[in-house]
Amino acid sequence: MIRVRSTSACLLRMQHLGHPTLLVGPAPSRIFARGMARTSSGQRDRPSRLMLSTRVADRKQKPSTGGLNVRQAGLTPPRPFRDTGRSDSNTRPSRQDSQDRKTKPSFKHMKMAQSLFPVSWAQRANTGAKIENWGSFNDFDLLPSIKEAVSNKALGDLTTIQPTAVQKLVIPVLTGMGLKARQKTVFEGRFESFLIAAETGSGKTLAYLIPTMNYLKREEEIPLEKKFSKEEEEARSLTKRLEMEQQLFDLEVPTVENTDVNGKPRAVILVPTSELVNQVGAVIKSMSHIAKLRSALISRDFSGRVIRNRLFFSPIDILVSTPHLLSSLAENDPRILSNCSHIIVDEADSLFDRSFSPITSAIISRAEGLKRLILCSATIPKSLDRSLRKLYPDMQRLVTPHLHAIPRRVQLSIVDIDADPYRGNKLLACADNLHKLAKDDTEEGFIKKVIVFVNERETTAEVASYLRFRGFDAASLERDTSDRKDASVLDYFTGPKTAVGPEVKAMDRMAVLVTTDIASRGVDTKTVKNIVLYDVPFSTVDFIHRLGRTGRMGRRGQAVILVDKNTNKAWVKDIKKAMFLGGPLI
Ligand SMILES: Nc1ncnc2c1ncn2[C@@H]1O[C@H](COP(=O)(O)OP(=O)(O)OP(=O)(O)O)[C@@H](O)[C@H]1O
Repeated sequence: MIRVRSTSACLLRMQHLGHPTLLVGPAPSRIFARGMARTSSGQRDRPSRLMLSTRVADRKQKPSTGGLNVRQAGLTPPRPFRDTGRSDSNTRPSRQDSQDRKTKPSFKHMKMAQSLFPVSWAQRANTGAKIENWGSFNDFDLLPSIKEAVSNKALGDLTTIQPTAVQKLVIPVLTGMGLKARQKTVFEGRFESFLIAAETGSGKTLAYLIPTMNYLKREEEIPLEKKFSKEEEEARSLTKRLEMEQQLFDLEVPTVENTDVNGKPRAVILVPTSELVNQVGAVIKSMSHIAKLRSALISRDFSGRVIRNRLFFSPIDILVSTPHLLSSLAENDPRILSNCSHIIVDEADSLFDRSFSPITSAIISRAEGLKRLILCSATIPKSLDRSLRKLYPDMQRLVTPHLHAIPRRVQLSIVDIDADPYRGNKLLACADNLHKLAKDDTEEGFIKKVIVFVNERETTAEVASYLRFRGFDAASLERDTSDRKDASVLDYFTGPKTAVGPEVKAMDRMAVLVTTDIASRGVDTKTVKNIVLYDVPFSTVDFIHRLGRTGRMGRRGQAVILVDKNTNKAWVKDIKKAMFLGGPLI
């Protein structure tokens, strides 16, 4: 005899008793699905010939068939971002969420060394949806001259011009299109403050530059009498008279006609290195030509005379400087910041770290007429987050959905130098991997530009000279090398691709730059495809910045990291796994 599960809802005729096989009702379909009937002893018998009723799909009531008899799959549409972590809703986590959490890699070792401020999935998803509204620079409330400066100068070499995610997020807010009521209230009393945080190579420079230039141009349109009240006007003319009197005794500051604005920029951009002064300054200069704004760059690369001439002989709208230089100038002459309405701190995680923070903060506090403080960074380390919450509790954070993620188009290989054939010889491992890169068939017809990052300044010269000994065209760049003075070294790596004939040997088709973190932040090495991490970076923050020199603005990239017995290999593996999944590092 055949025993059937849940016989209550069905009629069965069993063939071996001589009756035709007929099954009506839902329960036996499970048996049918299995395709086998079971004997009372639980053993499989011959294949069942039980069949479903032809009317079974027409049933009105919900069948108890586990959803087999339906004509349409009852699948829920996928969510744009998986919110499996903490969320801002009060609902309990679903069974799916807890299952996801079990199957998701835990990144245990990255968590142990956690240095980055965590951005919730809910926040990322929310921003992702917001930026979808903007498709082109024409959608923004920008002056025609600024739009022209973007399309003809800043991005003039592109055929299709579209704002990037960070530009879609930042420009509407800073041009007042997405200003929230909260910021408007803050504006009455104190200056507005913003933190722009987006992936490396995502176009943050233009994200803060476009709205700032737009603001300065719009201000020029306001008639003077509307800008200042009667009392303010009187105070200004008194200050002007006193300044002119003082200048009679001051040999440093030249007496020129328009002393009201000379040496008093309306916007100041602070960057950590003189290389970045030149890079950001070049973008501003090119746009200023069309936007009709006056800009000046100052850094320790220029002599005192050049700096004085640039600052005091003509009016300035935008000044780009390193904090140390501007701070010492402002100490001598506090009037420098008296006309400043905008301060932008690029690479804010550097300029608010322990060594820079007092100087940066002092500059900000000297600008008494400040209207906007804009901080910009590719990473938000926990330490930066803490100090900003203390210093600027009202700061608005503009964070892109992929912050702290290394794009999947950048691939990471791990090389253990303790294993054969290197047996602990790191220099050999570096040279050998460069050799492999030189011989692969990528970047045909062009010089392969590779950046090798080391942790210590002293190591740069050692590695570069070893590579030269092994036949590579290698230069070193760190704070004190003479190569650094020769700006052409960096220009070569930030410049366009260099074409080369097929007759040139593989080794001669490669140029190597050995450097420290001095070239890891902000430097726009957009044609560099390969990075070698000779030393394991001290933190995930440094890792993101170093790898950020490749794979910029949608390009592909490769990185090799050399590890040894002292490396926390599990941490490196966690990072590689996170990169493979395309998620943020922690
Ligand atoms: N909308 C755009 N479309 C195409 N390219 C762009 C766009 N905006 C900027 N770029 C280019 O992208 C490159 C990287 O921009 P930028 O240096 O501003 O990146 P970043 O986000 O500041 O990077 P990092 O964090 O490394 O400083 C530049 O060469 C810039 O000209």
